[in-house]
Amino acid sequence: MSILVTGGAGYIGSHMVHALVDRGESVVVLDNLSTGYDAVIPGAATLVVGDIGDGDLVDKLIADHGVTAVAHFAGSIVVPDSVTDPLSYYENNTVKSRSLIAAAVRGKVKAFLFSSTAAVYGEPGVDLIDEAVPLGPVSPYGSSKWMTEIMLRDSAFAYGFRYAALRYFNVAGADPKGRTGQSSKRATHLIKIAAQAALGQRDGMDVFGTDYPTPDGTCLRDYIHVTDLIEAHVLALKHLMDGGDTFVANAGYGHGFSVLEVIDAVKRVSGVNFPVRMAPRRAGDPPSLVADSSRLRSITGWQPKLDDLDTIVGHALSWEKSLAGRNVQR
Ligand SMILES: NC(=O)c1ccc[n+]([C@@H]2O[C@H](COP(=O)([O-])OP(=O)(O)OC[C@H]3O[C@@H](n4cnc5c(N)ncnc54)[C@H](O)[C@@H]3O)[C@@H](O)[C@H]2O)c1
Ligand SMILES: O=c1ccn([C@@H]2O[C@H](COP(=O)(O)OP(=O)(O)O[C@H]3O[C@H](CO)[C@@H](O)[C@H](O)[C@H]3O)[C@@H](O)[C@H]2O)c(=O)[nH]1
Repeated sequence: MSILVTGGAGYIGSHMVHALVDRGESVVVLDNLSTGYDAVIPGAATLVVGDIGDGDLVDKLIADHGVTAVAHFAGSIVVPDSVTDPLSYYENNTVKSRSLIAAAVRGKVKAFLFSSTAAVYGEPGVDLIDEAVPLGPVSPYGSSKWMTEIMLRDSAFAYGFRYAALRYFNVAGADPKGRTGQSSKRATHLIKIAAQAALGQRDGMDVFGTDYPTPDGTCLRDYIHVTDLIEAHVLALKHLMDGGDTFVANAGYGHGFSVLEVIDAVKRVSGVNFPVRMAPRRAGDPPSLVADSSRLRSITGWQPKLDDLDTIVGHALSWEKSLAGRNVQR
């Protein structure tokens, strides 16, 4: 009996692979290494380099490894890229997820975890977002994920399989043990970019938009430590494998930080005062995304342990420093 982790060579998926291996689970990773790195996968997990859209390959993996659960992290994740090239996002995130779900149904997989996103809410205009807030993505990325949620909902009803879709808010930080972190060659995430600026790897950084309707004019986001997010996945998987019902839930801490507050934290923790330039808005950015995660807590018993911006930033900085000395491309 194994757990199939798609996108397990990527940032968040690799943390899941470590967490499962730490718990003695048998893990198979399916990743096309488009943005992921095999070096972050622990030796105890099996890596299959391939595409989630390859139905024959997934059928074979499920049969050969006795896969009983799928944790589906693979996807394309850059919001502004989805605005300029929406069809590639619908292809990789929606069309290929449909193929993967079909294989999971054929293979009689018991539980399916899906990486959804706060981007499904668009610009909800409320301080705290719960799951009753109407969905209305403002980027093709958010739409591509919403469509996958719909396919899961309808498939669960029709074919009787169970899933949990976790809507992540802004995932940040790195494994406190330093085994993995965000390794993508092309950094776009705020904390990673600020960490690179602090380490002198880039000539300062830009703040995208200073005229938002927020206290300091920059966007508010709910930054959740990747280790806490993965703990939520482990609990969600247990819930489903124990016969618990399908659910969709937000994953965040319930408080937001502005872009300027995050940059201040990176300066404070690193002790480096790097240059920061005020720049125009970036396409597809909602002003504020902060989670009400009561549902996740009540269904799974989730209790975050690393809810502290300086801790998140500290782990991100440590990972960024260690990247240069590792066999992991940046
Ligand atoms: N990073 C965040 O803040 C955030 C927030 C909300 C949701 N998510 C979701 O979490 C998931 C993981 O994101 P991440 O930050 O780890 O990104 P990532 O780019 O580091 O990881 C994605 C992984 O999927 C692989 N992949 C992509 N397309 C594939 C395909 N067709 N077949 C096989 N492998 C493929 C990549 O090689 C990579 O290893 C994504 O689905 C993303 O949409 C991320
Ligand atoms: O150099 C930078 C990078 C980012 N930002 C801003 O920082 C905020 C956060 O941006 P980023 O870290 O790129 O994350 P998001 O665009 O909020 O998206 C992340 O968080 C979403 C959930 O909230 C997920 O759906 C996405 O996959 C994930 O990339 C936004 O206001 C950006 O405009 C800057 O000002 N300068």
